Amino acid sequence: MEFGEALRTATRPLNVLIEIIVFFILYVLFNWLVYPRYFSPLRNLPGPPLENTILGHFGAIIKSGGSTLQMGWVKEYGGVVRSVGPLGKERLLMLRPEALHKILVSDWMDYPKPNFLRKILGLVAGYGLLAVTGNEHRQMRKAMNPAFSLPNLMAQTDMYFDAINTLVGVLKAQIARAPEPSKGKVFPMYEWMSKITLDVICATGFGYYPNSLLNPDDELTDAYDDLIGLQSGLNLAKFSGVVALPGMARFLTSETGYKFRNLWKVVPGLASVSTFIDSLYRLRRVSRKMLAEKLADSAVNVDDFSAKKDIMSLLVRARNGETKDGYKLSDEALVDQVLTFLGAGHETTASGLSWSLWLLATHPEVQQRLRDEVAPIFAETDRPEYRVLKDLTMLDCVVMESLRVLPPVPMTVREATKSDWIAGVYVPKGTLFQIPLRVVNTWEETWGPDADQFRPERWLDLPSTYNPTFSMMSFIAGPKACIGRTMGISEMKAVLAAMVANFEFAPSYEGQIAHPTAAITMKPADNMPLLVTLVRK
Ligand code: HEM
Repeated sequence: MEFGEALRTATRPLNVLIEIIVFFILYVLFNWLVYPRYFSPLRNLPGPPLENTILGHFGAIIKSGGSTLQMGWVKEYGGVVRSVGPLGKERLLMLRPEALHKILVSDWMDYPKPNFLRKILGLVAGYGLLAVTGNEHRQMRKAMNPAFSLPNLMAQTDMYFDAINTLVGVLKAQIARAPEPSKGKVFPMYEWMSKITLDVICATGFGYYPNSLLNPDDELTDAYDDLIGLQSGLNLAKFSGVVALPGMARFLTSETGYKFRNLWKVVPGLASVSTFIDSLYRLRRVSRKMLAEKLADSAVNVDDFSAKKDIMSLLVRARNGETKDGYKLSDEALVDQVLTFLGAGHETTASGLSWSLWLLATHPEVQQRLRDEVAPIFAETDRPEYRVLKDLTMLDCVVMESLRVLPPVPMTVREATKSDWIAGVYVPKGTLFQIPLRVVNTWEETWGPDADQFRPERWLDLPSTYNPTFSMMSFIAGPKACIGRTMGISEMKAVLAAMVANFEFAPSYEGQIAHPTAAITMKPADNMPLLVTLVRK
């Protein structure tokens, strides 16, 4: 072989590697800098000017928190807004009911949550309903729907009052010990709402009683506190990057991942991954223990009346029965549901309650009208029934209006898995949709010029532009709408009614303003300190 030919043969693999790298760099540069500006069919849609070439609008969105930036965009640009994410990835915000109907209802399987979010949700909230899509979702949802039926929820209402009456007692005792009890005491209300909703979801979801209102050392409460303490826009971005690495999501939840969790502490900026792995591991350990107890329970025959009414017990019993399509929730899927219910049903309700208390504290006349409605009921009993609470007009208006103005989940995302026309706009495959729940809820075109104001009476005289599915989207819509909607609303009603019947809430200092912070749920950044005084001994 000649020397030249030998050299060519020896360097061929290197040349191929260089060509691949150059091609990859050109591909990234084209998609980042050229395609969105000069070729994308979305490029001429209205939207804010690009201020940061690398991050697009991502940084500004994270900084603004709770979709306030997007609320401004819609005022300026209308019901279809184009923005740009990191490295030129385009995002669309579409508010019209026909667009939302296609994305969330009629063609929902073509618009799933993007992979990065499903991976994160799968880790944090288990591969349960929140994370799965397509046919798997359809079957899982069908298996779970009966556990969320109205008769089951009605049977659970009494369980709320174990936790509610404990909280009322704790607040009363602390006020009594304050230097001047008649002047009340400041409480970080988000913290207390978080404890009570954890106790309620554990009791109603799994028949588990952490009693976090009185006991801070429970295994599940402790692990879960560590996990939700990590929730921030920055951590969401970091974890999305970590789980994007092939196989990483599985590794993080494996025994080996747990064993080597402390290694993350030496990776600059990623120490929180170690806490993340540790808290998930502990949560799964408690979940498995709970499942083992349910399985043992379900082996014993009990009549329906004396059987446990928590959702997991219902799911285990339903699994033991016949299914027409042969689908059964596996043990691991049942363990995942624990994480799903915790992830989806706890912080959402806690945030909803905290925002309601804030809105009542800053609207004392509304608070008094609500007290006038609920106080006579609590004078009779401290455990009103589901139907009694359901029929209270003012309570209903306050809860719906608070969920409208300050929804616990302000925004979610979907991705187009095919190119198609949506409400007159050609949307190419791969486009990300920001589904702007808070923006839809406060859109002036639907709700009028006072759309972002808290005015509960508006629910008694809804505008002609109101669409029952697509004007108030706090629980989203379509086959992936919140399965816990009725549960969340009735829990909020029970807690709020008892709080307002017993206490008066006011801002804790003059000029106090609320600071919503959002990664997935929108909660108060400062734990929402409120001045609480006693109205009922
Ligand atoms: C005020 C309280 C609540 C609010 C505002 C709320 C809101 C939402 C939203 C917006 C979604 C859709 C997320 C997305 O697709 O991106 C959702 C899904 C879900 N929620 Fe809720 N939620 C609440 C309470 C609950 C409760 C109490 C449970 C009970 C366990 C629950 C269980 C779920 C589940 C399992 C899903 C996934 C449904 C599916 O994909 O089929 N939620 N929720």
